[in-house]
Amino acid sequence: MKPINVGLLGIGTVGGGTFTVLKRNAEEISRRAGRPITITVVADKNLELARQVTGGGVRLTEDAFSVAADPEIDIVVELIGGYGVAKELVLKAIENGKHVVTANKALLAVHGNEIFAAAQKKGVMVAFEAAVAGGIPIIKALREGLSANRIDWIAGIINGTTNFILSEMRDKGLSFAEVLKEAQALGYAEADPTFDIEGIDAAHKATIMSAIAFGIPMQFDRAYVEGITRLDASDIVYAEQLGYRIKLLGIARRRERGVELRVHPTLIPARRLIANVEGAMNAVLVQGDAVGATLYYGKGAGAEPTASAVIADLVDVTRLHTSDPEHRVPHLAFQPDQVRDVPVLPIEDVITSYYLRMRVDDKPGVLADITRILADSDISIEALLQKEAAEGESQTDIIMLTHQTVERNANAAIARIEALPVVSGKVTKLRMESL
Ligand SMILES: NC(=O)C1=CN([C@@H]2O[C@H](COP(=O)(O)OP(=O)(O)OC[C@H]3O[C@@H](n4cnc5c(N)ncnc54)[C@H](OP(=O)(O)O)[C@@H]3O)[C@@H](O)[C@H]2O)C=CC1
Ligand SMILES: N[C@@H](CC=O)C(=O)O
Ligand code: NA
Repeated sequence: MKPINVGLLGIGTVGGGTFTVLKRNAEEISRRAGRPITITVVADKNLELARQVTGGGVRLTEDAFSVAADPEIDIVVELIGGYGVAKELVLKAIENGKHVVTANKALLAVHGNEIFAAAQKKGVMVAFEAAVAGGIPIIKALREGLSANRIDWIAGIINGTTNFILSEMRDKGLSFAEVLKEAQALGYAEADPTFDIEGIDAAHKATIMSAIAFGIPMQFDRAYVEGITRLDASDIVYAEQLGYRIKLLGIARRRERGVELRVHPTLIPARRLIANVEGAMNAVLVQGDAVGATLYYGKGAGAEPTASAVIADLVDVTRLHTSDPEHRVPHLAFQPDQVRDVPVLPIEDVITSYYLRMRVDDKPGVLADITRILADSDISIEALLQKEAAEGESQTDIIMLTHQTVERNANAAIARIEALPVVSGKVTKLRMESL
């Protein structure tokens, strides 16, 4: 049967993995897709790299736009990244009636509403399994496998780089900078690693999942985003002593008046499966009303794991490209005219529990002052750790775990605690989820 022709834009980490796996497993993939899937042209700024990876035999060009316009190309695979040229290329390919496969979560979280509308209008598919949790088929699960459910919440470790950094720092005592360098060398990190360490990449992915889970538009600009750069090593240790692990979680939760969409370091009970996800591995927990909790685990970054998802999309598009667009699974799971304008709630409206660490004078009555403020605010304490003051020091740390409260209330109580003369500096607040 006539092969389907693919134009590959960007042959870096993921593009290279895609080329390699497609070549290695060509026969199996063609048996699944019903016809061979052939990369006929590769565009990359670095032609020497492209030559090395492809080993010749494939047309190479520096001009990605020529691929998006090439009448011989059926599917354009965008693996360049970013919101700039990648957006123009994807829209150009759609305009030219080509299907698109992309791993670009930044592009979809920020411009997805426009891109999917353009694709819908043109009757082409934009497939993006690799954009969330790399090789884990989470888009497939949310969009198809769980379609009977009202999804209540999703919580995931969806950035391999930061999970790798947190794991290596804890287990090997390595420094943040050292581990970040290693993550970059292993191909996990984004071109701009601040996207990883400041939580932006995880927020891109959580935004995409929230749209698919709840049938709402992408609202990345309203997500609450906090990375791991301000995380203090002492909090990792105290959390462990209290039976918790700290993970950077992406959370999307349905509430009565909107949805929570947030990324931040989170304490999780150490006995939970997700608390034990280490290194660059990802895991996503999805709570559906019918199925209950389901957990998806696997490699969320790196060349071949991500290529696995890119190629699965290529197989899907190959199988479906002659089908009637009306009968395809909608890009974001819900029929476009059924998408509801549900707002993302501000972080002050989020309801969760808290880890609070404060530096206090080591003298009688201090604990009573603090617990009185919490009681006045209707915040009950679940656990408490008071360290003995180090020799010669007059101050010590108090760590408290609270029960759930709305963030606005927690903030007000914290402000009152900080105003106590016996408390020095700021109270460290981390959010906790029991999952
Ligand atoms: N790495 C990973 O584990 C994962 C990455 N992703 C996503 O996949 C995408 C690709 O990431 P990754 O492979 O890591 O990135 P890389 O930087 O390794 O690869 C991108 C490639 O595109 C080339 N490129 C840049 N601009 C152009 C252009 N205008 N025309 C043609 N080629 C161009 C780059 O060349 P040069 O280097 O010379 O600029 C580079 O070779 C991103 O959207 C990323 O977020 C998704 C999941 C996992
Ligand atoms: N930089 C990302 C790559 C995959 O999406 C990560 O570390 O998870
Ligand atoms: Na995926």
